[in-house]
Formats: sequence, C-alpha cells, structure tokens
Amino acid sequence: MTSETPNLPTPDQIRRSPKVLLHDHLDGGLRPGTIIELAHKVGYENLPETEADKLGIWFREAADSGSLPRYLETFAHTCAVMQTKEALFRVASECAQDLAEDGVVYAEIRYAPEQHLEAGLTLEEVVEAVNEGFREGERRARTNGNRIRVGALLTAMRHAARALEIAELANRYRDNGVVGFDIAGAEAGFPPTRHLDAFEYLKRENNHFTIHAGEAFGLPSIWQALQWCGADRLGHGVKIIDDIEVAPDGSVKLGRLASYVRDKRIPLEMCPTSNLQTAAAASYAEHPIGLLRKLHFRLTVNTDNRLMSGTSMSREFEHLVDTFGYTLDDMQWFTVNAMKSAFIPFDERLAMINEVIKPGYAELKSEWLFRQTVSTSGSVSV
Ligand SMILES: O=c1[nH]cnc2c1ncn2[C@@H]1O[C@H](CO)[C@@H](O)[C@H]1O
Ligand SMILES: [Zn+2]
Repeated sequence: MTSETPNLPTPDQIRRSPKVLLHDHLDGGLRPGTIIELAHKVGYENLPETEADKLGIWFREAADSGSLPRYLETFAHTCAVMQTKEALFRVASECAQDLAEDGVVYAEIRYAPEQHLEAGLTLEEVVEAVNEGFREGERRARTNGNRIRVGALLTAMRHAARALEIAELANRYRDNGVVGFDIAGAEAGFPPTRHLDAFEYLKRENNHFTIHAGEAFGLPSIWQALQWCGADRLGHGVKIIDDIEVAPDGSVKLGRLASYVRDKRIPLEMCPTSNLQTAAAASYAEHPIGLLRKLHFRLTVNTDNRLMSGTSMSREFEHLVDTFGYTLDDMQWFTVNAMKSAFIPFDERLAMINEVIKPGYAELKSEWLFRQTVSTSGSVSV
C-alpha cells in the first residue's frame, strides 16, 4: 500500500470526525428507555413493547413499511410521552448529548410545537422547555469532553392549518434558540403551497426555512417548494433525480429544475436510511446521493429519525463509505456543505468550518502517518 492510497475511514474515525446535522426530528430520536420511563410517569399505556431493546426494534420494523404515511404513524407513541415541560426538557437534553457523543458538532433539530399541547402547554412553553433542554444537553456534553451547538427548527404539520402561527412563533424566538422553520408530514395531497402565507411572512421577516419536498412525491413538490414558496433548503429532495437523464454512454442531461437546484446551490438534506424505509430509494447503492454527489449538487447527509431508522450520523456515513467508497475528503465535503447551508449567521458558519471542521478532518487525515511501524530494514510498512 502506498501513502497515496486513500484509506477508507474506519468506523472509529467516522465517529470521531466532526459532523454537521441539518435534518433530524426531535420526536424521531428518543432513547427507547426514555420512552418507557416517560410513559410510566404520564400513564401512557399504549406502547407496543415495554422493554427498551424490543421497543427500539419495534420502531425500526414498524417504520420499515415502504410508505411515508405508515412510517409517520409511529410518531404517535413518541409524541404521546412528550407533553410536559419535564419530558420535553429531558428528550432535548438527551438528543444533544447523544449527537455530541456521536461526533456531531453542529445540529439543527426540528419538531412540531403543535403536537405537544395535549396536556395543556402553550406553544411558548413547548419552545422554551426544548430550548432549555438543548442548553442543558450542550453543557453536559461539554462536561464529557464533547462540543456541540444545537439550534431548533420549528415545524408546522402540512395537513394542519397552523403554519402561519408556527412561522410567527419561529420568528419570535429567532434570537433565542430557534434558527428557522420547516413543514413536514404526509407529502402526497398536501402541497407546500397550502402554507404560502407562512412562507411569505417569513420572507418578509428575512427569516429562513426548509421544506420537506421530493421525498414521497416528485418534481411538482420540489418545484413548488422552491419557486412558489422560496425554500432555502429541501428536506430530502431525492426525487430531483427524476429530472436527470443518464444516457447509455454515461452522459448526463439535467432538466430545467435540476439545473436550477444545482446552479443555485440549493442544499439537499439527504437521509439515506429513512428513504429506504419509505421506499423513496430502493437500496443504498441505488440511492440518488451517488449520482448527485458526482454531479456536485450541494448535498448534505442526515439522519431524519434516529429511533425509527435505528441510525446515527456515523451509521449513515458508514453505509455511504461501504457503498460508494467515500473517503475522509468526501466526508469533509458533505460536512462543509452542511455547515455552509446552516441557518446561523455567516461569520459563525465560517468559523465552524475553519476552526472546527477543517482542523478536525486534517487531524484524522494525518493519522496514517503515525500508524506506520518501522521495520528492521529501516523502510516503513503500513
Ligand atoms: O421524513 C419525514 N417526512 C415527512 N414528515 C416527517 C418525516 N419524519 C418525521 N416527520 C414528521 O415530522 C413531525 C415533526 O417532527 C413528526 O411528528 C413526523 O410526523
Ligand atoms: Zn424529515
């Protein structure tokens, strides 16, 4: 092996590399053990399993349905135990700690405040409890030697009619823990243009938003999200592949929408494992991320729902390394893309890239130098 051979990153290197996560649902990332404890506390009796390991497996299998609406049904159980300030605080704190432990240095975590009002909390109380939880999680992570910064994205549910109200809430808390807005939920039948008033309001306020689009529905959904609603980023956006033609000789032709997405550097929040579960992609090897990366779209790698997908940022990267042979340089490319696309101010993104991400990868990339052992003949071998 020569020193020029790009070694594939090991699982340990992947975990230690600085990672940036833009698409992760708070109610899709609870620890199974926490769900069980919280269910006990609030008297929720509908959990399908009462042992943590089995419950984790249940979520993964139930979410493996091949359909987004059925995937989303599993959130009834997590939302049911996230109705009090204490529960929201704990879930948010554990979320930040779990991500930090996995090497995530910056994360934007989303949730729908309107889904946490069943026990009488106000929207503001929900946001404040989650914010305090994230701050606590950041502090605890630091105590364990891990640095992480977490911002919240407030999601409105696309089948409901509270988007403007949630957009106003996001705007009210924008200097206080909330960095942007999103819409989520079943895509087919619920086009983003139903919520134009919310997006127009946010644009007038110079605020940021991403839209789940091009996951369970195709190009019209992406087109609306960008050209009618003005989304800064696309949640998933994998179906942009429908606007790209690959000829038998390997030449590639981009349609107008795919060209626009690439030319304007619209960030795509790819979530490979989640896409396999909802049948938005057939396998890792066939996931559009492979082609889109070659074509230099602004791609980012994300988890979507760590509980339902039994995943983490490290695991998503492990799958990509195994499937596409991505190196630490590729990982750095995805990570810098994500940091460039975050909703925090430009100077902070730049500092994260230059002071945290690049030095982190430089350190990992130089490890091979120190792994060599000197043989008796004086030459080096790996
Ligand atoms: O991949 C997804 N596509 C669309 N909606 C989703 C996805 N993952 C989660 N949610 C929805 O977002 C809500 C707020 O976090 C969750 O309760 C779930 O219904
Ligand atoms: Zn999502």
